Amino acid sequence: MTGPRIVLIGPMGVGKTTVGELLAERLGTTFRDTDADIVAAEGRQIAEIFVDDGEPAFRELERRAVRTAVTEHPGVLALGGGAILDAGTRELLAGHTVVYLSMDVEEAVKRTGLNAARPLLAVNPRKQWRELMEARRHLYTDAARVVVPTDGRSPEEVAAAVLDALEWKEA
Ligand SMILES: Nc1ncnc2c1ncn2[C@@H]1O[C@H](COP(=O)(O)OP(=O)(O)OP(=O)(O)O)[C@@H](O)[C@H]1O
Ligand SMILES: O=C(O)C1=C[C@@H](O)[C@@H](O)[C@H](O)C1
Ligand SMILES: [Mg+2]
Repeated sequence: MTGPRIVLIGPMGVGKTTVGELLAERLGTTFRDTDADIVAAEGRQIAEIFVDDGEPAFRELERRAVRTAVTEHPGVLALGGGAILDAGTRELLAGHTVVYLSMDVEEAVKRTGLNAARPLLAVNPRKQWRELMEARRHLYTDAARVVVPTDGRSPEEVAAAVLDALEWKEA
């Protein structure tokens, strides 16, 4: 199958961008992020799209962005944290090398904090995180070929653990 060599999934702030860029460098390829693609295409920030159009409309834009990226991007691809909620998006991932970067709730709260730019975490982040992870954990796990925990690991260690988990020793 053509398309991305690695697709990174996982919650907001888990390190998809940081680790994705490191992996792309190690594999001698490029990094792309569907959140950034959506912002560029819409000329609006994601929080604005959520407020103006609502989450269902955002998920549709996201599904389109994922379809385009898995078709035309040959490098490392990161999806938005909630992309996995959409059944159509999940179908687009079948057959790709999908890696779930995971973290526990305490690590999530530490990395993201109270953050108005992340619309799903604007209030009571610990409770939001617990609910969000309960709803999504199985979707991430089911879509992924491997799960790589990031707690207590530096981004470099996570990137190495991804390549190890995939048994890609060449990089
Ligand atoms: N393994 C790590 N250990 C500690 N901090 C990390 C790690 N990976 C990333 N970070 C930090 O956590 C924050 C979020 O990382 P990053 O933006 O890469 O996550 P993301 O999954 O791309 O988030 P988003 O869903 O917002 O795109 C950044 O400040 C980054 O420096
Ligand atoms: O977890 C989520 O639902 C989201 C994660 C971000 O990557 C963005 O795609 C947006 O803020 C929604
Ligand atoms: Mg990112």
